[in-house]
Amino acid sequence: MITKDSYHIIDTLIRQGRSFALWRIPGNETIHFRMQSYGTPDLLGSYTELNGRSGFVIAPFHISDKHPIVLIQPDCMDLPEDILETPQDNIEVFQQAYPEIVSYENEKAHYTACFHAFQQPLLRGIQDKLVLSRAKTNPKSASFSPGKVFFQACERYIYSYVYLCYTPLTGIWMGGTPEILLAGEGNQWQTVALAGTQRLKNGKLPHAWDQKNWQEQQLVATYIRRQLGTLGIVPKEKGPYSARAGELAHLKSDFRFTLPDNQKLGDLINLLHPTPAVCGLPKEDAYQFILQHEGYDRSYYSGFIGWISPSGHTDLYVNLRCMNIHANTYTLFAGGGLLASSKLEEEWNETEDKMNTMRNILE
Ligand SMILES: C=C(O[C@@H]1C=C(C(=O)O)C=C[C@H]1O)C(=O)O
Repeated sequence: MITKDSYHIIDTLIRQGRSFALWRIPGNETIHFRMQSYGTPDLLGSYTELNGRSGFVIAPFHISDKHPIVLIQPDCMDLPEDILETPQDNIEVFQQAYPEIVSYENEKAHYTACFHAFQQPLLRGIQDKLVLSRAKTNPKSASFSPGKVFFQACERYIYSYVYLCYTPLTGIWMGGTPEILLAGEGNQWQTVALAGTQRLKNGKLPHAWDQKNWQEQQLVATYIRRQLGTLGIVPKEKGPYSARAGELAHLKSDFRFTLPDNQKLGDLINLLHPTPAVCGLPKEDAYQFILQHEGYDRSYYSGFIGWISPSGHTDLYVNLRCMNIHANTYTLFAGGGLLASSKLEEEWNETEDKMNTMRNILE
């Protein structure tokens, strides 16, 4: 069994440059571990290449040579009981390989300029929704332990999917995300439409939602219905209802369905990802708009992570409430859906609240 005392083993695996993932499913105490000790993870250039494949996948928002889809092909299913640290285990090796993501010195000014740029197509009715996000890089203390932070996140976020993933190509990613992209097995599959955000009220789920949040979530739900429909899938739908994500609440609809061919999960992912929960509508224009106007590289934030196995169990989540850990710094990421009616201060505060998911466990 993996317990929080194992944090130093996890930290050593990172220093040794091993490709591995640890994750914990919402509402479940088991911590899963998979490591590829031989060879290097597969690099894929399209979602459809995931058809028939299994392993732990980390996929970016925008596939490029710098950020390919990385598929860990594990040959080791148990966390080593103990591990020998050698003088070669050198943090500087990975320090050079992963230049940190530099955030804007005056972040609020950059966000404000982006907000106004994003509002143009929304106000003109060219776009219905656009997700604007940002990154914030902070110095990290010398004693920072990714292993320890992972176990803290598991304890604190029981309703989220908590993961830690390291590969030499992606660097260290960790998060506690509330959003399923695709999960299931056999003839029981599931996705969600998750959007709309507010803080918990006295630690409890709020049940009243304003029109902007409803509309934002409805756009995602309609999109999912339509995309599934193109495969002839008519899902069973539940919601929208209020769902918890750390200190925040979202509106959520569940979609349950069977698949015509479980070996074609890549085709379905290609249809769904990126959903308007992280991109926008109409999808393709929103995607291009974000790449051109957001002003930074989302990297693996708002991509997806998780275990994929067409003949076993699959648990893929949207990579939100996450951070990328570098040698001396860590970078937090967060975004929110903008509609024509969005207000700058509210949206900015929402990104702060979302970043707090990871920030709160570092304090
Ligand atoms: C984009 C993020 O979250 C997404 C956007 C939401 C919104 O706009 O209200 C809510 C949940 C997520 O689908 C994020 O956490 O960075």
